[in-house]
Amino acid sequence: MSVAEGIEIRLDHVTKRYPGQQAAAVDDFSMVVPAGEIVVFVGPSGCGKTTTMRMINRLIEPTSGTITIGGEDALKIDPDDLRRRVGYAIQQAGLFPHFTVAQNIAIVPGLLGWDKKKVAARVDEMMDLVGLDPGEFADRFPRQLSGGQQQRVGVARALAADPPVLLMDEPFGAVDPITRGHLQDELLRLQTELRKTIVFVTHDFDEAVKLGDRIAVLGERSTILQYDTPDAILANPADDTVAGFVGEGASLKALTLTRVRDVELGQALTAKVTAEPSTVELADERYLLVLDERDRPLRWVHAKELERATSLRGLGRPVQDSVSLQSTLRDALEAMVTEGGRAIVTGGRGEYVGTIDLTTVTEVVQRLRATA
Ligand SMILES: Nc1ncnc2c1ncn2[C@@H]1O[C@H](COP(=O)(O)OP(=O)(O)OP(=O)(O)O)[C@@H](O)[C@H]1O
Repeated sequence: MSVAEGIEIRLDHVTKRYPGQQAAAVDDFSMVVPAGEIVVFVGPSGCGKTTTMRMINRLIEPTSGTITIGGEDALKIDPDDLRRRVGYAIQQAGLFPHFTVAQNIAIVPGLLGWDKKKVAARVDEMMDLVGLDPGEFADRFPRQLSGGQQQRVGVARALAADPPVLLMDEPFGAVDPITRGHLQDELLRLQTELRKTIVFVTHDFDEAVKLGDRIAVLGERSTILQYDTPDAILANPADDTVAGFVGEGASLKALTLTRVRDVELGQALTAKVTAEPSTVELADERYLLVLDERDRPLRWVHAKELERATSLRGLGRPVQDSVSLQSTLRDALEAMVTEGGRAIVTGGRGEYVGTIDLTTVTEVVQRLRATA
């Protein structure tokens, strides 16, 4: 797959005054978004996040100031070219209801005049990238998808023309917390491959901490209250307003800074679902984790249930939640609560990689507290 890596975005003294409004919606905003990073705009409703972001792809024209994308003046780039360079994903995906999934993803390549074969191949590739099987989903309409699936299509559509820049306006705002966590993990996994420059807008400080290489905490009229790495903001909020955003429980929030891939994982006793129960050596383990043919976790089985069983199929209780290597320890903590014990960690194909337990999380909190 061709990948256009991120390019720098620069906003210089950018102001937006909507017609008929006394106050500017965005007042003298200057910022450099480094190439290949995720910068998250976080701030209260109405502070100007969306207006600021939309000026980058010229859905909104600035009243004054300059914006450059990869060193070129955004106001001078022709609209087709700008579409190719800047992908856009929004809340509730913004899919066209009368277009199929494939047609939605094909919109920008189509506008850019790609030939049919290339578009079709790209649609398949994008669907694979966001974890939707083209055979199953390509011909469905948006209303035949779950909220999380719609968001995935929204991301696939934004990435279809391989833009170096991606703008995401609360793209995961309308889904339940578990799906949201998974979509965030997927975005981080994609980003390790794609290295796009991403500007991401959210209300949710925890989401900002999880996703951002840098966070811009914005106040009224898009004033930058603090622009720094998540660790720096958590450790040293610039003022009371930022501190208010960081909120209570900073040490618990710091769990959002640590990834599952950064801690030592435990191992559960595992067996394939096709194995004979009598061949499973339990040793001191009280639970067995049953995996499917492709090593994906299926069910937890208690030692007692194993004694009388003739097959592993359907035994025990299903695994309800798992985390990936990109997940945060906070996600892992939530999965532990859902699972009532260890959380299972899976790899890129959903395969079992290990487990994480409460002791590990406690140790990380203690270490973070000691260094804060
Ligand atoms: N088309 C418009 N005409 C006039 N005023 C507008 C227009 N769009 C936005 N505004 C005003 O500009 C300000 C900034 O709005 P904007 O949508 O950028 O904020 P936001 O931080 O993205 O808010 P939210 O988090 O609620 O989406 C608000 O006061 C809003 O009322």
